[in-house]
Amino acid sequence: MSDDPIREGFGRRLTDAVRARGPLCVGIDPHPSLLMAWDLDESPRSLERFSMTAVEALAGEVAVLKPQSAFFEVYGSAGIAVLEKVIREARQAGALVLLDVKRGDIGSTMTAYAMAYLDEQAPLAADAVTVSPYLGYGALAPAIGIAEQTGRGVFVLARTSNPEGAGLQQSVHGSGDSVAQYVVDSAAETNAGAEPLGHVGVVAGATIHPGELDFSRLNGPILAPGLGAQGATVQRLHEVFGDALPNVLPATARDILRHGPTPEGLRAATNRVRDELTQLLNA
Ligand SMILES: O=C(O)c1cc(=O)[nH]c(=O)n1[C@@H]1O[C@H](COP(=O)(O)O)[C@@H](O)[C@H]1O
Repeated sequence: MSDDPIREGFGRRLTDAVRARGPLCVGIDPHPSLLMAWDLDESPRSLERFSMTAVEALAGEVAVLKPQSAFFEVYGSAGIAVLEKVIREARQAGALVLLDVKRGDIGSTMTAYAMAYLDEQAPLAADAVTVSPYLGYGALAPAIGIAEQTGRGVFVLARTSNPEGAGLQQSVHGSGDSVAQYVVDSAAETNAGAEPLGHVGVVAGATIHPGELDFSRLNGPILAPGLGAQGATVQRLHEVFGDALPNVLPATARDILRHGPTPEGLRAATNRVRDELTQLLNA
């Protein structure tokens, strides 16, 4: 990546990347159990070996790589240095990097988070981040604004893939819809009129009930984690997302990473999922 500011909007950049490489998003989650399975110890050096193997194997292949920040933060500043390298080299190899940090705070602090991850000059600048709307969708405005100015994106948690999410996210919001639907509709308002797609995505697990949410006005991407280790299948995506399927980024981490440590193993596992997705999208 050059230091030049990004001139195109995230919706355009994502659409082009998905057209070229397919919609699969692979998570880089260096779980201790995966390090062990790869014969690596729990050290910053092994963290780097693990994550850079994933970057080298996959950053030239998939549209989106999604490093999970917590697995790097565990190692303190040494882990953050590895995360900086992962982001930089994955972007240089042509992948969009969605940094999974799930940040959300009062507006003034949210500006600082946005400067940490979405500003051109930030050492941890990714192409997009995950954000949490628990302090209110409006509190995310600084991140949404800075992302728009810098050609980047945000993915707002709407209906998460974990079983504990349902109670809170399906409860009724003041609008009369579920909280999750309110988040989707709020993102839709921000994205209205953007072409080919707005820069505010939502997160909706591939594990949720079919038809639970109406994405018809969203005009933005949908990150759908939960494939593989959490039990969702590619075949299920059509049931869950219906007509919104072309805007879905199905995401999987452990189910790919367990096929390491060889780059060939990682690529073969990725290609199997990509082939299934191609079949689904062309059906
Ligand atoms: O925002 C996310 O990425 C996310 C949202 C969600 O609803 N569920 C979810 O699993 N994730 C993340 O997606 C990844 C899923 O990993 P696997 O279950 O190994 O595929 C983890 O890094 C989670 O933190």
